[in-house]
Amino acid sequence: MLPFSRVSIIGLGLIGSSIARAVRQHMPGVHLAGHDADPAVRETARALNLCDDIADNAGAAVTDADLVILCVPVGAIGPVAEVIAPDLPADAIVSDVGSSKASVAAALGAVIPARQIVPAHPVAGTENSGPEAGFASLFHGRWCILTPVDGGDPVAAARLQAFWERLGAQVDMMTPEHHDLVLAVTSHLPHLIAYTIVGTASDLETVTRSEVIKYSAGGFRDFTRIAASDPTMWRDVFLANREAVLDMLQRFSEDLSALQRAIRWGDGDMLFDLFTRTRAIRRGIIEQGQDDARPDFGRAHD
Ligand SMILES: NC(=O)c1ccc[n+]([C@@H]2O[C@H](COP(=O)([O-])OP(=O)(O)OC[C@H]3O[C@@H](n4cnc5c(N)ncnc54)[C@H](O)[C@@H]3O)[C@@H](O)[C@H]2O)c1
Ligand SMILES: O=C(O)C(=O)C[C@]1(C(=O)O)C=C[C@@H](O)C=C1
Repeated sequence: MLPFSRVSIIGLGLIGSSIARAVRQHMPGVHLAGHDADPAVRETARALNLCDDIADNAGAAVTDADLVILCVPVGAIGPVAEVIAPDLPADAIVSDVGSSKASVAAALGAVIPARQIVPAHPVAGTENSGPEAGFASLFHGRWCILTPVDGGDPVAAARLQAFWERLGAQVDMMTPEHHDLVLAVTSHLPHLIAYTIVGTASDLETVTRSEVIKYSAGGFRDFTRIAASDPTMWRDVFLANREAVLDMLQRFSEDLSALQRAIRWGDGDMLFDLFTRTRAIRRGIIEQGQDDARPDFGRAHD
């Protein structure tokens, strides 16, 4: 049995359009409604036939949904929930895909009864945005973290778990606070570092921009991919997950200072020991078959 029969997706960019494509592929019987605030995105979504109905306003897209997924930047999740609240059917479950969770849960809780809310975060994505960037296999073999709210209905969480599993994801549950701490170090800090290093390289007066582009080999090139990620999305993530990111940044700065000192004092053992430990982490990720985040991996499996 399908976990939901009428799904509404608000925000039809990379993640929303990937969910739509994956639902079409894995649950073809599901009716899909959609809405995006940007008329050009709605036009593209219609041309791509992402949904059965694309509504020009958010309320109209949710009136008969049994699952509504908010796929908009983190800062827009609360405001969109407030707009759709009067049109939500009483038994509809409201979820989201935001990259940070505690502030999202608070924003949703302020406008929708707890019973209906099951926040989620598919830990899968690329540096690209918009409806054309999505692909059906984005969630295959990737984690989707659910952060059920206090007072939430466990049956609602179980149905959402079944939905994400149908899309090919593995599901874990944790508190929003723990999610935000873990993702601060595994996703948010790496993006901050990538934005910084690419910014530093482009600001150098002694090395030209064309030299940076010309000689960017593997390592720097990987940073430029991450630093090409959507500015609106990441502005919102850093503002929403402020405390956890600042905590991780503090630890990172201390570790960086220790490395700086090791280089200054020629402490090769310290450098060698750290690089040996970090190499083991990379090898552990590969052994667990988790090194499939690259966009071409997903597309090749569409
Ligand atoms: N990009 C990733 O790698 C990734 C991965 C996992 C989760 N997420 C999360 O998914 C969400 C969407 O990210 P994305 O990568 O799909 O972004 P995107 O920019 O590709 O799509 C977001 C869409 O939301 C629309 N939108 C913005 N405000 C709106 C509003 N008020 N009402 C209706 N539509 C609105 C935009 O027009 C845009 O089409 C974000 O919360 C992000 O944190 C992103
Ligand atoms: O692979 C990428 O491009 C990503 O940045 C994906 C990534 C991540 O950091 O892993 C980015 C943000 C999300 O919330 C989840 C996934």
